[in-house]
Amino acid sequence: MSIASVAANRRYLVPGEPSRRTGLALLCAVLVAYFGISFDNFFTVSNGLTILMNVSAIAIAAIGAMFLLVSGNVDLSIGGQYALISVITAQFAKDSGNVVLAVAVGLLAGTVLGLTNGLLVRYMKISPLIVTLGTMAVFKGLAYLVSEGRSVFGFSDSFIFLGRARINEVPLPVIIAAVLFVAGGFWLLRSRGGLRLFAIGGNPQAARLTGVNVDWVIVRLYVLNGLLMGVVAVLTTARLGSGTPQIGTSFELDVLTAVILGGVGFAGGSGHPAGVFVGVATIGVLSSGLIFAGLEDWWQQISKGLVLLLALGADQIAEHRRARSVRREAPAEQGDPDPPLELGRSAHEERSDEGGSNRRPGATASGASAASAVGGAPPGPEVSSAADEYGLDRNPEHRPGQVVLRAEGLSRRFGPVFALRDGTFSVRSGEVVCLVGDNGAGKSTLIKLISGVHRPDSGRIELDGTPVDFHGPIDARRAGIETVHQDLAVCPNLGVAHNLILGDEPRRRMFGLIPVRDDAAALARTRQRLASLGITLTDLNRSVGRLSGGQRQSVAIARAMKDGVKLVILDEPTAALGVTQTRNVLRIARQAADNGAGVILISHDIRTVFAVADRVVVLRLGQVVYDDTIERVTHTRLLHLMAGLEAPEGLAAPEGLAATEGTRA
Ligand SMILES: Nc1ncnc2c1ncn2[C@@H]1O[C@H](COP(=O)(O)OP(=O)(O)OP(=O)(O)O)[C@@H](O)[C@H]1O
Repeated sequence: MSIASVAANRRYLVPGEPSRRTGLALLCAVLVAYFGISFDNFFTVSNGLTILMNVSAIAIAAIGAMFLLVSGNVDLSIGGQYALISVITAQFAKDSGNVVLAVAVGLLAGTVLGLTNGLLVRYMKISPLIVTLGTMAVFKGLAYLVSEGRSVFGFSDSFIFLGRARINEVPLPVIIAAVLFVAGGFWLLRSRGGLRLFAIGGNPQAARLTGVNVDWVIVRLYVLNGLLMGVVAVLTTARLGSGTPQIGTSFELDVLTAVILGGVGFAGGSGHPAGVFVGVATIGVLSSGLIFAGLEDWWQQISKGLVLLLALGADQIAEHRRARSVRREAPAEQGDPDPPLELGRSAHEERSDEGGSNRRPGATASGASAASAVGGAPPGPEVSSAADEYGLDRNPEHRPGQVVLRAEGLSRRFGPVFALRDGTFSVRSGEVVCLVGDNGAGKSTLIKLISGVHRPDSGRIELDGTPVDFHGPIDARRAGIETVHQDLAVCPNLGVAHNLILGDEPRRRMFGLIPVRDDAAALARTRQRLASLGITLTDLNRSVGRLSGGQRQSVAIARAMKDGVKLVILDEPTAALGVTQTRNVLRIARQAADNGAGVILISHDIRTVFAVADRVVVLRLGQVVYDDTIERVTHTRLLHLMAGLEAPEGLAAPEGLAATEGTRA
């Protein structure tokens, strides 16, 4: 069975690039064998349970660390949290004698510390490494302050029971750790939220543009991490029978070593709970073996530090291997067409061909020069050659419908820069409107206002005649506006299907109860969407980072072309594409319009504009300076309008550039 057919038949897709570090399980097995042979009592049930007991704290903390690393974040303060929560919980357990209150206070303290980290990372907008390095010192210092540097003990038996209870000989903390680890791993792999963590780790900007509330997700992750540290601290304090500010020393080292050793990339966007489980087990076996060997504490520190460096080195090597294989796999950008993902012809096109040519009138005219096209004459030779080059067919029956979007008086400043001034224009259903203008003219700003990325300082947007006020891209997407941004907004570490559903993931209830991501529905949706656009590709789980630029572009566009979309915005979709790829992208844009959507397409390429546009809107220095049907403008005049060589009606020509197209011609 080929890889492609395996992918096609899969019901469940693993998010993120697979780990390329296969040596870890082997290392763990070698360590177990070595210690087992070297020490008589190593292979005993009681030592196994001791190892499990010792790693239960690391396993619980590893869940939070794994989530954070997958999303491209990190928390170095967990050791400090451990100590501070431990002494706070111990103080409450001692003073009140109430188990429930002590546990609640411990969990609450963890939540508050996690929230503090989350808000600091969110609002300070500096590296989480630095932020949590700072809070680590603060939390550790506070632990000494609260406990006055002493251990706190004298708990009720019921509190101590919490940490020492056994069920069928298995310690309660081990059972709690196992349940939390399985639940956390399941959530990461199978839920909508888990997929979004991988997306944020792969490309946070793309995740944001597809409607994921990245900041809020990150804050919640830190809160969860703090809560998990609350669980760790409460269980350990109860088991030890005391809370002490010394607890948690180098705990972050153990946890991060286990997680990175387990294949979670430090750069974010990759990892698997099974790998982390092996990483945690390796640290447990290593610690136990070093104790059996009778090594002093500092030797243990040195060994673990070296293992962390080894894991980071392996991470770097894996990253290089990944980058090398991406370079090897991605088809050459110039190679037309793109193998193996190939943009074919849509059903509509096939039908059109059967019915004879339906090329737009004038598209095949030839012979006239650019100069002869001056003055608003029908499209000249450059128009026809572009249409010929891209070979776009049109449905002659098709007419633009109702106004789907109306932007009125939109303005937006960035500090002193007036990016957009009083932008007014509209788009009808079934119409392709090309937005053109020089660099910095305000095109991207205009579409970011329409797609909810920015909010206008003034002006209004109407969708289907109703005023709308978007607070983020997700609002715009919900209202029926889909955007393909200039920087593509795809997550390179996610597969084609996961990229296509991101922000709108189908869900189902497992056993009628647990909400999970419905990957079977995602695959079906992806196949159907690609087929309707005439795009053929073999492996829907192939990481988008391994596709060529043209292929990535088609995935981003396919995501936008969902059923019921009212407005599709394409920001420079053909930049850096070859002729075949450009033709395919333009064909899809045309097809979206034929299906009834309004389409806004930004382009710097005049040939593209004349090949696909029904209407053209020119922006210059943040202002709309031209808005008319494509038949009423010539190639040369459009260039002049864009360059500011021709003054728009009612506006003064830029100084020294007052020549009109006519005079130049
Ligand atoms: N987030 C921002 N912060 C500050 N200035 C911005 C921001 N976004 C845009 N601008 C400024 O607003 C102006 C218009 O930028 P915009 O990106 O909309 O132009 P554009 O027509 O899309 O240009 P290009 O064709 O080069 O992409 C530019 O001067 C730009 O520097």
